[in-house]
Amino acid sequence: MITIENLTKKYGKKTATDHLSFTVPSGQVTGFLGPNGSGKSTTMRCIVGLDRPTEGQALIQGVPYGQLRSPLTTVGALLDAKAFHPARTARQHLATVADTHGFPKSRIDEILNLTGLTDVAGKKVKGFSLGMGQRLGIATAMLGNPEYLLLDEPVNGLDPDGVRWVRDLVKNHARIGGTVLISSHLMSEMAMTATNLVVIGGGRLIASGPIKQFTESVGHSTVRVAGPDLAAIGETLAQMMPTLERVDGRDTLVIQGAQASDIGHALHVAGLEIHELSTTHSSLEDVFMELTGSSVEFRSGGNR
Ligand SMILES: Nc1ncnc2c1ncn2[C@@H]1O[C@H](COP(=O)(O)OP(=O)(O)OP(=O)(O)O)[C@@H](O)[C@H]1O
Repeated sequence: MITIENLTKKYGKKTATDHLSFTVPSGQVTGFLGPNGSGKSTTMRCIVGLDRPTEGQALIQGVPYGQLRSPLTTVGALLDAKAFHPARTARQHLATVADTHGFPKSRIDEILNLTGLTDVAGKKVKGFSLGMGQRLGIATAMLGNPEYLLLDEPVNGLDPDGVRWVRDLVKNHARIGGTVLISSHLMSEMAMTATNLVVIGGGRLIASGPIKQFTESVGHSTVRVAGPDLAAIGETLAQMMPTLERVDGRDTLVIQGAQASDIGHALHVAGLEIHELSTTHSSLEDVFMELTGSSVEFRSGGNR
């Protein structure tokens, strides 16, 4: 488990993270969501000891990164996908990292294969596309076969195949017991990848928990009701549930803020026939926009 406790990081007068607290549970993929500049990279850098918190702490298995007995085989991180020596080949880069950290050489071919880089292993990194660079960054993070993977925007620059590859890779890592913290501003992608979410805005925690909690809460779902006597259904619901917000469609009613079971019961008690009673959950994208709306640092149009 990763534990972020009251983490505050200031760069001069700029507060990048502000008393941030959350946990990253083991054996799961946790999506780390936030608008640009919300403090995701700063948090990740603090976790691996690349930045020193101004206040609070980031702990892995209960200790700071620097106190882990074997940090490089415990945590693998992709924080800057461009941090390679341009004149080295992918294989040379991985061999240098393996040498420096005492990882077995046999792992290099294994990881080249796992990350789909075998065919370009002899190519100089300076000729790599952004997507290939991302793959090499992930390969480097996974070289020590770590339990924890921290990936900062790993799908940036990847084509749809690459995006799916990252998704499968991190899900598989969690399935075999690993722990993944993956940052993104692509909410729809996180909906397909993560089982747990941490949402931050302006350096502060906005919400965290299992992903279902975000999209399936009553506040984030609507219920559609249809029946032969829609006017009577509308009147009944208005009488029995006067606080409901009703949006009249042509042949259905769309109701926000109530559960389908309560609506079904109310209409049953009133003896009304219904032909449709269905719940639609908001997309994670909608929930994210709602949650982070007021904390976006840069908006289109240039307002801050
Ligand atoms: N070294 C630094 N010096 C000064 N300010 C910094 C530094 N690093 C980050 N910041 C500021 O701290 C805030 C948080 O930045 P951070 O990179 O952690 O956010 P982020 O959520 O990762 O954003 P993005 O999605 O754009 O990468 C931003 O306002 C950023 O400008």
